[in-house]
Amino acid sequence: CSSRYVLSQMHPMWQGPLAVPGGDRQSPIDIVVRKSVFDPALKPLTAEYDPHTCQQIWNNGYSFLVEYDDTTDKSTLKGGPLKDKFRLCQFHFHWGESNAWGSEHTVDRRLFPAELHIVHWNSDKYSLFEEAVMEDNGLAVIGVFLKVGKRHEGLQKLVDALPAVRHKGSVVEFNRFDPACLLPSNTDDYWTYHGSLTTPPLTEAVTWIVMKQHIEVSHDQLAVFRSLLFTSAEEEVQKSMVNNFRVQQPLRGRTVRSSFS
Ligand SMILES: NS(=O)(=O)c1ccc(Cc2ccc([N+](=O)[O-])cc2)cc1
Ligand SMILES: [Zn+2]
Repeated sequence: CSSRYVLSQMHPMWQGPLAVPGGDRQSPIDIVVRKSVFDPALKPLTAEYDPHTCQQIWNNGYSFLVEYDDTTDKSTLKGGPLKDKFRLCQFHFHWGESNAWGSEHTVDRRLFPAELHIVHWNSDKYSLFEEAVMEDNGLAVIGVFLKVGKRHEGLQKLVDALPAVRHKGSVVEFNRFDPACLLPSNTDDYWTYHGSLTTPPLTEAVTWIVMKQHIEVSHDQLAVFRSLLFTSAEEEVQKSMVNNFRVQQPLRGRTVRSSFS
C-alpha cells in the first residue's frame, strides 16, 4: 500500500506532545465504558479481504507493516459506522517490552500487552492513501487488543517471517495472508470515535473502530515481536523494537459510541 512513507527519524519523540493543527481529535484514548453511548444505528462491519492482495512485510523503524496492493477495491471494509467503502492498505501492531503494557487504546484504563491496527482509506472519496490521510473522513482503522494466552495459529505464518525483517528498512515478500484471521470471533461489538493517526503525521483523519473482544496470542509469539529492532543493520547500537505505542490523548469532549448496549 502506498503508505510506504518513511516517517521522520524522530521516533523516540513521536510520543511527545507534537503540535498538531487543531489537536482536539487525537488518538489513542482511554475508552470509559460507562460514558460510551449505545447507538442502535451502528451496523455490523463487513470486511471482505482478498488474501492475494497481500504483498510484503516492512520494518519501517516504528513497527512492522504487512502491506496490501491497494490499487483496486479487492480488499475492502464497509458497514459499521462507515458511510463509504474503505480499501485495505496495511496492518501493524504496537506492543510493550513486558506483557503488562503495550496497547495504545485502553478500556477503563486497562492496558493490554499489544494492539493490532488494520488500516483502510476511503476509496469512494479519494484516489490515493496520501490524499485520504489529510481528510476528515479519509481513514478507518480497526483496533484489536491482544492478550497473552494460547498460540494464535493464523498469526504464526507472520511470526515465522519476522526474523527476515529484523532491522529497520528491511522488506520481505509475503503473500496470501488474510487479516480477517486476526479479527475476534465477535466483530459486531465495538466502540467507535473520531481520532487521529497515533504516529506522525498524527493527522485527524481516522474513524476508529475498536473491537470489544480481544484475540489471544502466545507469550512466545509476542517475544518474536520484541526481537525486532528499531535500528538498521548499519547502526552500532541495536535498539529492541518495544514500547512503540503513543500515550493516551485528551478526549476533548468527544463521544465514544458503542455498537452494543
Ligand atoms: N497507528 S495508526 O494510527 O493506525 C497509523 C496508521 C497508518 C500509518 C501509516 C502512515 C500514515 C500516514 C502517513 N503519511 O501521510 O505520511 C505515513 C504513514 C501510521 C499510523
Ligand atoms: Zn497503529
